[in-house]
Amino acid sequence: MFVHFGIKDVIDILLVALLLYNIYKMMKDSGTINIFGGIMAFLAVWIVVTRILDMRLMGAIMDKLISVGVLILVILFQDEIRRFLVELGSHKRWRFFFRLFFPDKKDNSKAQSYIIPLVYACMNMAKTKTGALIVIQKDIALTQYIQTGDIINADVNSRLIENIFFKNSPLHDGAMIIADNRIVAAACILPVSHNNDIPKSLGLRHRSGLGISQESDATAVIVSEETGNISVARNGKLHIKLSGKDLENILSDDSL
Ligand SMILES: Nc1ncnc2c1ncn2[C@@H]1O[C@H](COP(=O)(O)OP(=O)(O)OP(=O)(O)O)[C@@H](O)[C@H]1O
Repeated sequence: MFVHFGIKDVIDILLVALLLYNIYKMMKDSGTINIFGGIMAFLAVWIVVTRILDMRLMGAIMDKLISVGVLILVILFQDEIRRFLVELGSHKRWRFFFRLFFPDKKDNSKAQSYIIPLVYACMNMAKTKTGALIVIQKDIALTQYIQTGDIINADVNSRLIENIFFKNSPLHDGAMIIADNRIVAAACILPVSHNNDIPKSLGLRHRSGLGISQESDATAVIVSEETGNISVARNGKLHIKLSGKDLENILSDDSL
């Protein structure tokens, strides 16, 4: 039998491969890779049962499970799906195209004014091994996490950051949230990541920094109380043992 195989089919296969790879990556980052394995195994059995063996009864049951399964997956992965859609629609992703038609003459220095005080505070806290967890909000509002803490609403200032995380300060536990160049809140409770790939030596401070970067597009900066190391969690990935310069570069890149 002659099967016509054109350029459209190659593009089709490439797009499916890209989709599967991105779903795999998203699940790996959020620590739900076993679910991906389970889905793939279920799909393989479904294809064998319905297409190859042509078992009608079993096929009908599995068809029903698949239609309900899509709904279950949407509920299970609502945070990941939300993050994917926000990333897709994020102005950063499309900025290149916009710039081609509307060159950006806006001054970026105001948008980045929190970076230097933040980096300076983190370097000082690293030296004194003062534990800190600072989240920088981007396109996704962190209102539900801000509400768990105490509202500060102050300009970003390195001495204020150090003061808040000072060991005996009443607000030192939990996370500080920065949005629109302001310290919005402190002592906020973040979602904890269940990712198994991060080193066992890292505890809840690092896991909750990673957690917020998985559930939103925010970037979290963590200073370890144990080692004084500076880490950054963004896009569901943890970058550890960073220098002050690395931190500045990552935050500058983020705010472009
Ligand atoms: N869900 C959470 N949201 C915000 N902050 C949290 C959360 N869980 C723990 N923390 C913060 O992390 C601190 C505990 O850190 P822990 O020692 O478990 O983490 P760690 O990653 O090993 O960090 P370190 O290297 O600083 O010890 C708590 O005192 C609290 O300030």
